[in-house]
Amino acid sequence: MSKAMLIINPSSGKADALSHEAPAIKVLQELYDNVTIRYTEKAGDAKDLAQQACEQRFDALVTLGGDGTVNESVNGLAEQPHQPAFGFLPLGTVNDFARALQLPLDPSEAIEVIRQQHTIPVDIGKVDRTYFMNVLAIGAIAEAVYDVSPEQKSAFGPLAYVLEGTKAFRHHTPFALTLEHDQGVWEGDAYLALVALTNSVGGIESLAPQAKVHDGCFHVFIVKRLGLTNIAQMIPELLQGSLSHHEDIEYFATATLRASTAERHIFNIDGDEGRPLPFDAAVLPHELRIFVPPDR
Ligand SMILES: Nc1ncnc2c1ncn2[C@@H]1O[C@H](COP(=O)(O)OP(=O)(O)OP(=O)(O)O)[C@@H](O)[C@H]1O
Repeated sequence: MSKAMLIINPSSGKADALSHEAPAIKVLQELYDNVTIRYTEKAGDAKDLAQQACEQRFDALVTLGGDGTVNESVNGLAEQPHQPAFGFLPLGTVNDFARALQLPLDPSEAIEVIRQQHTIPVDIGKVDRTYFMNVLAIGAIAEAVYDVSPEQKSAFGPLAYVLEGTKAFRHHTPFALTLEHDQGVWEGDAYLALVALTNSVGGIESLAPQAKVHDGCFHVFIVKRLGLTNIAQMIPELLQGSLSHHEDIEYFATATLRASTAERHIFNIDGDEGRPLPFDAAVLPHELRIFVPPDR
């Protein structure tokens, strides 16, 4: 008897999640003998439910929610002895993980991806006992995103992060950063460091075109100088996918990373507030099995 669990965050996607519930249930009932439906009520519920899906040996877990709910589900699945195949309908503002996996951003098309039952192995990152799918970020610009309110996100979408980041940049100085990685140590002054697992960060899919969801690497970008003139040069390079070649950017790929700063900085983990540095991070290669379009 095959079984699937559907986790729904009713508050996700400007509270639009419930309108996608019936089509998702229909598709899952066509594919699996038993379908269990669970609703989240608060932070942490999606993680607990995903862990239960592992312990009870479900064949598939499908989540309806934004990046926050998907991240919680991933935290419930990671490093469990039995893992269901994982799918999700992207309902958030930015949906970076869906972009990296080349999932349709339209939830009714995304459910068709589950119907096709094609999965690939996907890497995730680990810091302490927390798992992430997209990015760790270090620096005041990264810390500014904690000030983005749900109202700003609803009104401006990903632009809300750019607006807060720009405000932080105006009052900002570089910080002393040390990154110990697989090939050596990078030490210097930086304005921002991004440790990306996928090509899509903050809704911009061209940050790291070289990043693949199962390449076993973090793609590390360090912004060494930042002023109005070089921002004007960096934006087109960012959009063309060649930012790693810019002279004010240091780029390397690594599977493990230890980061420390001279002053107190709090890192950002998939858009949420982490804790003060230092941190040790590692890629968990091929940790999840995720439903993606067969032709991606
Ligand atoms: N029933 C609920 N009501 C309110 N909040 C909830 C409920 N269930 C879970 N949550 C919280 O909602 C958070 C945000 O949800 P999520 O990120 O999935 O949606 P979103 O805010 O629409 O997406 P995005 O952050 O991309 O805009 C979750 O991390 C969780 O803490």
